[in-house]
Amino acid sequence: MVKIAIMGFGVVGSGVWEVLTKNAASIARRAGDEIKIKYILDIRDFDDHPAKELIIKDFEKILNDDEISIVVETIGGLEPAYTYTKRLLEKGKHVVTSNKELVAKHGPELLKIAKEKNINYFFEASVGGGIPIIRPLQNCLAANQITEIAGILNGTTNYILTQMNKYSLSFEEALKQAQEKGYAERNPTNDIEGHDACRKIAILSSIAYSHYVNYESIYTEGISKISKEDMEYAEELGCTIKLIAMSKKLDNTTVFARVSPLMILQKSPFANVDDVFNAILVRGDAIGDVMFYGQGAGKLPTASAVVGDIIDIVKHIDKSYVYTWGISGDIKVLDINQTSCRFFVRVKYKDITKAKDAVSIIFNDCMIVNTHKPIGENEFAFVTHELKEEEFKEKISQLEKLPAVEKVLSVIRYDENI
Ligand SMILES: NC(=O)C1=CN([C@@H]2O[C@H](COP(=O)(O)OP(=O)(O)OC[C@H]3O[C@@H](n4cnc5c(N)ncnc54)[C@H](OP(=O)(O)O)[C@@H]3O)[C@@H](O)[C@H]2O)C=CC1
Ligand SMILES: N[C@@H](CC=O)C(=O)O
Repeated sequence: MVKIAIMGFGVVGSGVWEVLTKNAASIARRAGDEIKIKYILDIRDFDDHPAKELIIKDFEKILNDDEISIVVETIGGLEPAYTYTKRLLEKGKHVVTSNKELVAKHGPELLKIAKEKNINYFFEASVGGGIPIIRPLQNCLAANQITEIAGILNGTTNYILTQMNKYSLSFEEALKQAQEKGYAERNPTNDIEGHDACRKIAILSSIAYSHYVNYESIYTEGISKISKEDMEYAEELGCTIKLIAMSKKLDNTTVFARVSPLMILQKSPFANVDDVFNAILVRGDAIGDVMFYGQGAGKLPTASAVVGDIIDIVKHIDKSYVYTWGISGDIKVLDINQTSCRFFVRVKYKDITKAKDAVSIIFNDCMIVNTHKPIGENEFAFVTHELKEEEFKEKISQLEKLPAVEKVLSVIRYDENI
């Protein structure tokens, strides 16, 4: 029998308990051993929960119990999760986590300790919720040179955008629902402003390219400025708006990486990925394109990935797994100003003719959007041809200074090739 502990009995931690309890018999058969939860660490009391006898408040009890060989960390955040994880690994206990913030920040160090101690630090649930993506990248696609990853990596923002677009919910209402469903981070700013997706694309890129990609170097923009009007223009253009995280390996020293809302064609494989679902496209030199799809957040989908990691450890309890992450050192992320793309722009005008003329001169070859019905008041929109970000910023500031232009209402990157 393998005895384990769960630290953090919130959405994911309680889901892990539920899956391990409900599917105990089949899990034991697949793991080749029975898995028993000995402790659940949390700062709260759970007096009405069937697992109440297992609740403890003292981390040292887990650390110093030689019967515990695997610990699940589902507390989230950096501290005390980092200190607990490090001490557990140093003590020779396997750790499984869903905590992408910790993995993105301290992954290389924690993996190094795990390797030295001949144990495992597993984090399948840290990206894509229940979608198997870390292990496929690490194992099944290991034969490939991975050149590109792109995806919808945050369930909360995808839920919000879907509810706003398809069911006309307000941003606030949609966020509240996502929180009630257990999708959102404790601080939902991490979802809304793209930080969560940023950490996830950094983790995937680090594994895929065998270099540590520092999430702090990735240009990140969230969905807080996306309005109903933006969505109406997208519809007119045969597009939809999604929060897309992407990275490309440019050469052995540099990657391009970015998280931002993107206007994509309705025929894009990402366009109909709705609600809490995530989708991840991986491009390899042998396999070509492969796509992963499933629920990117939520109690049981995420628990499914955590329990999968536990089973894998039980099956190979004395084996340390070698991660390709960081084996080749760090890799530089290209400055966003040096990257290029097309942009969708909404302009509020004082003089429509002069404003449109100015747009045509400043952004030569741009496409003015013709709409079937008026959108907003005293405004029009256009899509630029491909421009370097720094060149685009310069042109926008030129436009904003014109007397015929009241203000630039919104800017969204536009990509018809994704
Ligand atoms: N929710 C989801 O769908 C997904 C979440 N994740 C990640 O999984 C992790 C956990 O998320 P989630 O379950 O949603 O978070 P929750 O906030 O629901 O759960 C965390 C639990 O840990 C408890 N806790 C806080 N501090 C401590 C401490 N010092 N010692 C022990 N327990 C503590 C919290 O108590 P209290 O509430 O009183 O603070 C809470 O019960 C996060 O890293 C998150 O990003 C990953 C994939 C999906
Ligand atoms: N808050 C995250 C949870 C899963 O990682 C999300 O919404 O995707």
